[in-house]
Amino acid sequence: MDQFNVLIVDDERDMLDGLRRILPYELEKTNIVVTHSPLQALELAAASPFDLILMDVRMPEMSGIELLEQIRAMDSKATVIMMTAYGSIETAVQSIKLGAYDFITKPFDIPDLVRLIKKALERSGLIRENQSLRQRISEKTVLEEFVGQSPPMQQLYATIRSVAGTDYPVLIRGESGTGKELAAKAIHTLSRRCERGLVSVNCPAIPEHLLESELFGHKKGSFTGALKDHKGLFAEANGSSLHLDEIADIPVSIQTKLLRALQEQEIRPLGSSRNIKVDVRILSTTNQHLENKILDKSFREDLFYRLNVVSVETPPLREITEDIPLLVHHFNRLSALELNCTPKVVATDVLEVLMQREWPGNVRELKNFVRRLIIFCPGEELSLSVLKMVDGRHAARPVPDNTIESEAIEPYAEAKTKAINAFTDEYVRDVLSRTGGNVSQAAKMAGLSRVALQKIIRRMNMIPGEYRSE
Ligand SMILES: Nc1ncnc2c1ncn2[C@@H]1O[C@H](COP(=O)(O)OP(=O)(O)OP(=O)(O)O)[C@@H](O)[C@H]1O
Repeated sequence: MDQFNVLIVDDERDMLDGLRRILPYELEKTNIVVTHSPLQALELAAASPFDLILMDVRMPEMSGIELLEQIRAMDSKATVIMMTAYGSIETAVQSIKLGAYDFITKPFDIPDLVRLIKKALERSGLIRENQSLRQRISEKTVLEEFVGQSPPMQQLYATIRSVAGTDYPVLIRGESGTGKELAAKAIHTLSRRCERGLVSVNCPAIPEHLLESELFGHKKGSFTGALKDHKGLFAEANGSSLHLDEIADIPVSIQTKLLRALQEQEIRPLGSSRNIKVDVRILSTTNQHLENKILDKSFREDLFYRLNVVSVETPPLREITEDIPLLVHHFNRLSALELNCTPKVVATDVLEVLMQREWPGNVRELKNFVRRLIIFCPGEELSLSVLKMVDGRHAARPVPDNTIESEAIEPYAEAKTKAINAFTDEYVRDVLSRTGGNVSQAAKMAGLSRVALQKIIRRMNMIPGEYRSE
């Protein structure tokens, strides 16, 4: 175990000096920091969490109870010992209710204080161990969502792991369908902000006149239609991360406001005269060449540097073709689960063809293609003839015709049902993708009632929530 960091806050300077001198002799591997100012204590605790904070209850700048509340709001697991005056048992009880670990009554004997500190540090040690264990488990499960062992994927995992531990803004770049959103989620989940959910917004999906209020919030009556106060995504993501998807497409007017929010770490809701401090980490994604947008003045250079403190690249599928068999295997299992059937046995020559094809839509296109193959596959084996039936035209190598002749043709009725199912599957997925999984909008677009579309969605075992970003 490394050093423990202990902060002591008391306005009595003699007491602070005494504790600073004595405690290092009594406690091993413990670094003691002292301050007589509760406000400075807050700044210190915000900069890096302490394993234990000892605080006086009565201080002129801010009461210990208030300080305790603010510390616990910042870090709900902070271990705090209150130092109370003799006879103020009510305050002691109140502080325990507010989450203090224990209290000690002044004046105290040093051996009693040392015993209490040791007990409290034991608790902090356990919390620390627990956190690192959880971190290691979540690292495994988070990165498990990614499939691929090729060197570019290994490089991606290493970058994700190392940037996750920092608080820097990250710009995730890569072609469409290469896993940028997956990377943003992984960075957030592996970061210290993971206890609060990742807030995500697809920038171009929100009309320009609404984007400002969506990001920064608004006050009731600030524009026609603002019927009540709206918090905004920055405030919602306070203490967490905000994923700005397709950042290249935000209008320049909003870019300027975004830049200010990042520089000042504060926002001003539309119609408000007050700025609000926010602590938000920005994870942005783009498949566009932002440097070109800077040249044609449609993207602010200063914002680019703010967002791109660290950059992560997701590789296109053509650079990780050796991962295609693994990806096909993964999507085969996923699609089988979705379609309530058993996974198919994928013939080696099918894998070879898939490895040679071009995939402009990258992993997403491969995923959808495998899904179609599974839908059309009549038996247990996914053979070249099935591949040809689904999409022979795009195969990189011509498929020998005798492979089709050697297989029995399916009865008309079954083939027709399958074709209809495949059409319905593709159509509904398309309409859900276009509406970001919004069933009402999708039904409107498809000219169906909401109930009718919902029935189809259920029959096809689809989950509208999965289409949020696809
Ligand atoms: N390496 C991978 N392993 C497993 N699944 C992946 C991988 N890369 C992408 N996917 C899957 O492909 C689909 C597209 O991924 P994602 O939405 O993260 O791409 P994107 O780069 O953000 O695309 P876009 O720029 O079009 O929004 C998702 O279903 C995702 O789970």
